[in-house]
Amino acid sequence: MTSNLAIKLSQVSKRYPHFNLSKINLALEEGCIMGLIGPNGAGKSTTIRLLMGLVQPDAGEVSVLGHSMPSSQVKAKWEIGFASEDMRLYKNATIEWHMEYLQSIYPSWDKGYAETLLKRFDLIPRQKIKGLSHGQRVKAGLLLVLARRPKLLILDEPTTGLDPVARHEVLNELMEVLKDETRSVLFSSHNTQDVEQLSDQITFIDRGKVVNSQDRETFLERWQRIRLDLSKSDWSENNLSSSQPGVVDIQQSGNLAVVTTNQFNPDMVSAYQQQGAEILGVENMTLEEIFVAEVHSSRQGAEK
Ligand SMILES: Nc1ncnc2c1ncn2[C@@H]1O[C@H](COP(=O)(O)OP(=O)(O)OP(=O)(O)O)[C@@H](O)[C@H]1O
Repeated sequence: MTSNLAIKLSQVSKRYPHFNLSKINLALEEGCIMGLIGPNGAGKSTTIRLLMGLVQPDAGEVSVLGHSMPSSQVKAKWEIGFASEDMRLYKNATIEWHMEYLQSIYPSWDKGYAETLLKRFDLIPRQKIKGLSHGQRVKAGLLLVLARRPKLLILDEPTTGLDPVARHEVLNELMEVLKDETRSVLFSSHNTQDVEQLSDQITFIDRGKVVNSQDRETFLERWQRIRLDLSKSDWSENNLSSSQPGVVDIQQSGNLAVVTTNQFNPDMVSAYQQQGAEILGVENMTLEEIFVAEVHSSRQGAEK
């Protein structure tokens, strides 16, 4: 049902002269946080601009908090907080001026929370935007969005270019926001650690296509590496790859083999054991390793 989805993209396409965002499907349930991760030029910002109604799709349907975009963008924007690098702030005005301005526009403005964020982000209200460092600017932009208490937050690379301390402040604040289960967040990032830490749902995007979109646990549980000693078995690289579904890579050196699977299930381990293989270990993969493997296999599939 569209009503309890914060975001829904159905078969959305957008063509530029040198880029094609093609038949994107995405769904984010209310109260969840989705990390959108992809290499440079993958189409993350374009997807976000489509969601914000800033770009008109060539095909497909975009719905945000039940509003059809871009036709209902004026209505939808009251409920969406959007922050990106190119956020339009008045360079000659102070942070305080922006806070007062937004407070006069948005009835949902939370004055107490804005004051708390000023302290947490270590910002000086009388400072002009033009005098802020990159990190301070990002934090000021985020404060102005968060204090509106929007139902949906859409953040384009909120942690890019921040030092480790500022990054943690921003990540912690986003985690705080998410304790309120009625709010939803979509954020894009190159940083797999940030995405792994924050997201319930993870979407990989590459070359204008959604490579995979699932909940974090599913990604981390299904992708595993199994280390095998084959000295007492007659497994070879060929029958190892064909014996189980989901085997995406096998590295073999002498009697030792490492099988990477994206459909791990304990029966796989039993099957290898029954045929004489000794299991040396089953290892989790990091989200970064999973992302690289997913993109690699999607590109290989596209080239076939
Ligand atoms: N207005 C536009 N006109 C022409 N091409 C565009 C336009 N906007 C985006 N593109 C192209 O679409 C592609 C995807 O860009 P997008 O900004 O969505 O990528 P991204 O995943 O956000 O990348 P990055 O991580 O580098 O910010 C790029 O090749 C870009 O040049």
